[in-house]
Amino acid sequence: MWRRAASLSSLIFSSSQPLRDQQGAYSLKAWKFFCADSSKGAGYFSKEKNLFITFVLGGPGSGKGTQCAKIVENFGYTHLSAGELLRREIASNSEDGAMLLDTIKEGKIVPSEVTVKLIQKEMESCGNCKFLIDGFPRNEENRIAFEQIIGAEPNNVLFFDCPEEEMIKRVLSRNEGRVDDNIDTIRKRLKVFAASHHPVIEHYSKKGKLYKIDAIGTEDEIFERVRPVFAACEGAQ
Ligand SMILES: Nc1ncnc2c1ncn2[C@@H]1O[C@H](COP(=O)(O)OP(=O)(O)O)[C@@H](O)[C@H]1O
Ligand SMILES: Nc1ccn([C@@H]2O[C@H](COP(=O)(O)OP(=O)(O)O)[C@@H](O)[C@H]2O)c(=O)n1
Ligand SMILES: [Mg+2]
Repeated sequence: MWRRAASLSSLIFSSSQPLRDQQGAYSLKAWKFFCADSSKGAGYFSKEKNLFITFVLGGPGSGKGTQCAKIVENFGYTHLSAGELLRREIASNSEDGAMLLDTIKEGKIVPSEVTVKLIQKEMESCGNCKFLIDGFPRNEENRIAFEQIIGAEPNNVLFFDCPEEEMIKRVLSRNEGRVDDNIDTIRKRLKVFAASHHPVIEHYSKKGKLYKIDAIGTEDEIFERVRPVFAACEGAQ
């Protein structure tokens, strides 16, 4: 079941989904308690209850990174972009660098263990317990590897729903010097996305964790669709 994030009333207080929204709010209260309780102690990361995780999904150029920056600014999450972690790994001349670069240029998905280990390292070294994990999981293998290695599931999942032509337009004008921001790679990436994202979305939809966001509009308009998801968790409504 999709959870459309079109407006506060239809999203958070939808009569068809009140229970899950209450649970979301309670989850964050529990998180605040455990986070405060364990912030001085060792091994806090391994306690699943300490983490409050949102996966941020959507095709290439759908606006994940742009909206994550706004969520960080407004709600104090730590933003972990899987693609950015992989690019950093390449830049650090790691032994996997050549394989990672080739995979990214081809628009394919890197073996999950590599990506999850990079995410894990960042999560463990970060004092924050609230994470936005952007561009992950991109397929079922990613999803299962995260659950197995990290031992946690996301509390919420955002999915930015954007037409292909708009994604192509945005990626080609992104201008960040990325090796994959070219028409050949973007076409390959869109095929990979079309072939692999549905099972992940369906999985979280069935669990009542999915918020589908219409990604067409200005950046600010889209953030106003995103804001209620996080405001509800903060108990600020
Ligand atoms: N709502 C929007 N309308 C137009 N352009 C956008 C919008 N949101 C983001 N962009 C631009 O589109 C490009 C891709 O956005 P980005 O956040 O990097 O997407 P993603 O992380 O999903 O690939 C960037 O150049 C960004 O500035
Ligand atoms: N979970 C992930 C995320 C990214 N990647 C790789 O990194 C590339 C760039 O990912 P990204 O999230 O930075 O891309 P955008 O969707 O932001 O354009 C992807 O096309 C994949 O090659 C991956 O293999 N596995
Ligand atoms: Mg991005």
